[in-house]
Amino acid sequence: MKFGVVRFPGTCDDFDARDAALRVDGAQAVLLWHGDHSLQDVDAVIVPGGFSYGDYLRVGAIARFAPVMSEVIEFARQGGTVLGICNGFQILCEAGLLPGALLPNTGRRFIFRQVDLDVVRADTRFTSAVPAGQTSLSIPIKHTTGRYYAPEDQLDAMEANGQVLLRYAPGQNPNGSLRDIAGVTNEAGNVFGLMPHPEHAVDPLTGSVDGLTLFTSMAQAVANV
Ligand SMILES: NC(=O)CC[C@H](N)C(=O)O
Repeated sequence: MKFGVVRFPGTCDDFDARDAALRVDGAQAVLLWHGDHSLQDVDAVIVPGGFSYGDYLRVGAIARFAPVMSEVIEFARQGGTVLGICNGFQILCEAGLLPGALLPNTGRRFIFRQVDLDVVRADTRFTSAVPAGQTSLSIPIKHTTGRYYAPEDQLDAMEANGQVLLRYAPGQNPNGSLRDIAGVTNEAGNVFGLMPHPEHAVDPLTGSVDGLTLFTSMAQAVANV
């Protein structure tokens, strides 16, 4: 299993994402630069968090046009597994790989805290390693622009199609996301974006290793193809 972690100017969670991926048994992980025209034959792509291009214009709007994103878009179109974390989620929405958009938090402030996430589906390539019986994950958030939005009819269609994988636990929605949505997939289910940071919840020293289940799930999915 070889993960590729994309880096843009302003990305700051690239090393944590790579180190999280490397905790998966037998996994390799390489860093991919924004100007690259190759994904180096990776099995899965991670678009990590940060402030790509300084969050100027609109979060993720500039990164979406980086050369490497043409490769990521093509990889996703062919069914490749792509995970977008926080700024990565914003970029994948801007790139049209995921439905909806991330708007400024209702509180208009940068927020950082540990949140509980309800696992809506544990039968996907991003959540299959969540242990049976575990219904929630403890993972941190840290963002200014995390309010998930999509038109109501689109949200209905996404829910009917099983695209909502994670929700903020009742009473814990930190940013005003519609329907408490914390993470969604595309229609085909091979691209997943979430605002919380699973790569910051992989070491017992930080209080939770729940984030590791996402990387493990991705590796299992690739192994089972
Ligand atoms: N942690 C991050 O990836 C931050 C995402 C984004 N730049 C925001 O503040 O909304």
